[in-house]
Amino acid sequence: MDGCWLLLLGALLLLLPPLLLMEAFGALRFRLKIISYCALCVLLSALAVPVCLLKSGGRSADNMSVVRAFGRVMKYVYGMRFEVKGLENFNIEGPCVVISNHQSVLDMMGLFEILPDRCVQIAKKELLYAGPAGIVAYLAGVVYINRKRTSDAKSIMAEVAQTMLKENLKVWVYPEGTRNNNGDLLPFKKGAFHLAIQAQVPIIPVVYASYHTFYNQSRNLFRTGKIKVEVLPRVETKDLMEENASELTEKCYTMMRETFFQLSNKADETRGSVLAAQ
Ligand SMILES: CCCCCCCCCCCCCCCC(=O)SCCNC(=O)CCNC(=O)[C@H](O)C(C)(C)COP(=O)(O)OP(=O)(O)OC[C@H]1O[C@@H](n2cnc3c(N)ncnc32)[C@H](O)[C@@H]1OP(=O)(O)O
Ligand SMILES: CCCCCCCC/C=C\CCCCCCCC(=O)OC[C@@H](O)COP(=O)(O)O
Repeated sequence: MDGCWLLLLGALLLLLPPLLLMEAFGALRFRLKIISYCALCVLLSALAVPVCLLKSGGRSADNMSVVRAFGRVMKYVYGMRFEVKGLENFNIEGPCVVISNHQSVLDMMGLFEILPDRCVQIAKKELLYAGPAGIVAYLAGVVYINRKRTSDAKSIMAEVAQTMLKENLKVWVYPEGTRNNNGDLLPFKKGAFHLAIQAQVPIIPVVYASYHTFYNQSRNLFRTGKIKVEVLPRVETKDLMEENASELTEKCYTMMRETFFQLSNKADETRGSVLAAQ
């Protein structure tokens, strides 16, 4: 492991000159910081791959705790602090579907901050090709779907419903289906809710406050900051059927959106105008 840390230190030193340049140029600074963030993700992944292989010999949800440990390094490098409420809501026996809002690639830090044991994510298949990051995610049990082929995605998620029960897994889904940094939540896709109904497991909604005070792609803003996170009480799905999926989606969306505005300290008028604009 000493070698790993030396490698990490070396890479961080390499990242230092670009970080200094950022002080001088806004757009360049923003881009370099994002690139360095992705590079750090890839580097940490490359270090985590052999550890995962030694731990489990192949693909296993147990490897996610290794990825989580390596991933937690990122928040120190980028100066992110977290204020988490409701973590006890994760303390449930058995599998569940976790849903959360998805603002940016920075969400990986918030994910690793609170990720429960044996919890795997649903990811777009393109991430499988992100070099070591794709490989380590695969080794840790991430399920890849093709978002453009609904029928394929549905059948993969139907398999996940079986696997999560058999292997006692939690499954983390970003129901917006894509990154969204517009200060509101996108309408939710329904896959996570079908999954929870098919497996008859509860849903645990997680909300991250808006990053607007420290991260905004259109304003080239990316600095250190504090992220408020709330893990909401479980939403039961027992006895719900396929035809209840839309209703369940709406219920979770409304609840999470309300919490998102509260955590992001948005005034009621702002929320009113967003709602009126819809
Ligand atoms: C050390 C450092 C390391 C760092 C490196 C390591 C990283 C280690 C962590 C990795 C972390 C990754 C993080 C990835 C983050 C993303 O990749 S986010 C993007 C990928 N994830 C998603 O897209 C999930 C959310 N999307 C969904 O669930 C979507 O519903 C689906 C399944 C993709 C389908 O898409 P769609 O067709 O566009 O969506 P939708 O309108 O919901 O559905 C159409 C119809 O099908 C129905 N339907 C949908 N799903 C189903 C279903 N399962 N069954 C039956 N019917 C269904 C709907 O009800 C709907 O019918 P109607 O009700 O309208 O009649
Ligand atoms: C073959 C070698 C290729 C090497 C390429 C290296 C580039 C790797 C870049 C970053 C690696 C970090 C990956 C961390 C996981 C990021 C999860 C994420 O935020 O994915 C976005 C996805 O949720 C939604 O995608 P869209 O918003 O729809 O788009």
